[in-house]
Amino acid sequence: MTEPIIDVAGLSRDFRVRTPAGRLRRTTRTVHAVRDLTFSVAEGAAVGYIGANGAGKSTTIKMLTGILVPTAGTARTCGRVPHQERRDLAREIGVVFGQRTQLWWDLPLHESYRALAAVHRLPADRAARRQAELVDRLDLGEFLETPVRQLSLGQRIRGEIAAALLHSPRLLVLDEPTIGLDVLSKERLRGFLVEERAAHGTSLLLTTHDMDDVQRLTERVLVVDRGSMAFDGTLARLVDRVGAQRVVVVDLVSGAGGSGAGAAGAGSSGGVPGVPDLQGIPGTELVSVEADGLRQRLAFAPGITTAAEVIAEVAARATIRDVAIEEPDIEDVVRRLYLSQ
Ligand SMILES: Nc1ncnc2c1ncn2[C@@H]1O[C@H](COP(=O)(O)OP(=O)(O)OP(=O)(O)O)[C@@H](O)[C@H]1O
Repeated sequence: MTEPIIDVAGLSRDFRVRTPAGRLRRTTRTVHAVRDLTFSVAEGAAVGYIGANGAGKSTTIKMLTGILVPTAGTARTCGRVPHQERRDLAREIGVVFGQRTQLWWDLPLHESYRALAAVHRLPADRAARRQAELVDRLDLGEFLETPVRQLSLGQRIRGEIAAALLHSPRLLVLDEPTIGLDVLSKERLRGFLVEERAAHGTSLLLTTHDMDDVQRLTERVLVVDRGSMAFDGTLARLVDRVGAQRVVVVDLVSGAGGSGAGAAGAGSSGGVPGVPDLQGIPGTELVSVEADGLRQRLAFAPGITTAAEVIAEVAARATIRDVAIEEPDIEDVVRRLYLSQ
């Protein structure tokens, strides 16, 4: 078996925080930001690392990338002890902190890439080929001459991702990469990351507050609660475990029934004639009827029925034009998990 790309045992990190106590005195208290974490990630895997604000995600990532020294326990990233071998590790990992930049603020994007290629000691032809590939796939051609500070958030994040991938790292660590991006930019970025991983087998560790990121980009979820591991498994199992609801959104065709339209006791939606409302589908709750009944939203608990069964039931009552699944909110899932501990 090959060595895990991340291997963590009993990893902990405390911070000493001084707080004012009265006018002149200060007391010192210890914040246990990360407590006794043990997990490993196989080479090539994609893992979502989620938790509430202050749960300890960034502190973990900083230890895994060598920025912070653990108080106790061990971490190995790409087989290296991060804080002791930070420079060597930097050649094997790419890191993007959505809220911070690793690019040179006043320099045009391509100058940052040139500097990074030198830092990573990439041969000129390899750097040029890789940069051209990333610029093309991330649509950065227009901005290469633009100083980083003049880029929009979406352009800058794409620029950051290209910078982190320029040296073709084995592991990509993304801390809130889609924060603040509009829906379209998020989707384009996710599409790129899926393709990049498929093409190069890059391992991925991702922190995010966006369930769609987890859904699209990862196959395993770790949930951290006050510094400790609260869950390790698939997203489906997590959602199932906390009983969070998913929602099937169906767009219906007006005037035409499905194979069993009007059957199963479906009533009219009260809107467009011939469009039934979707009350009473087993295991679901009709949460909204919009556009004169042409768009209806059905919530269901994954442990009770499945999206496929719900869609089949809807198709028996009406003609479906389009279907989407809304995943539960990450904050809601995490809150439910914390409450169930
Ligand atoms: N440098 C520091 N000094 C003191 N306390 C810190 C420091 N960095 C983090 N903490 C504390 O450690 C805990 C974990 O913080 P961390 O930033 O790792 O959480 P997070 O899960 O990344 O949160 P968010 O989702 O808000 O980014 C918090 O209580 C935070 O206040």
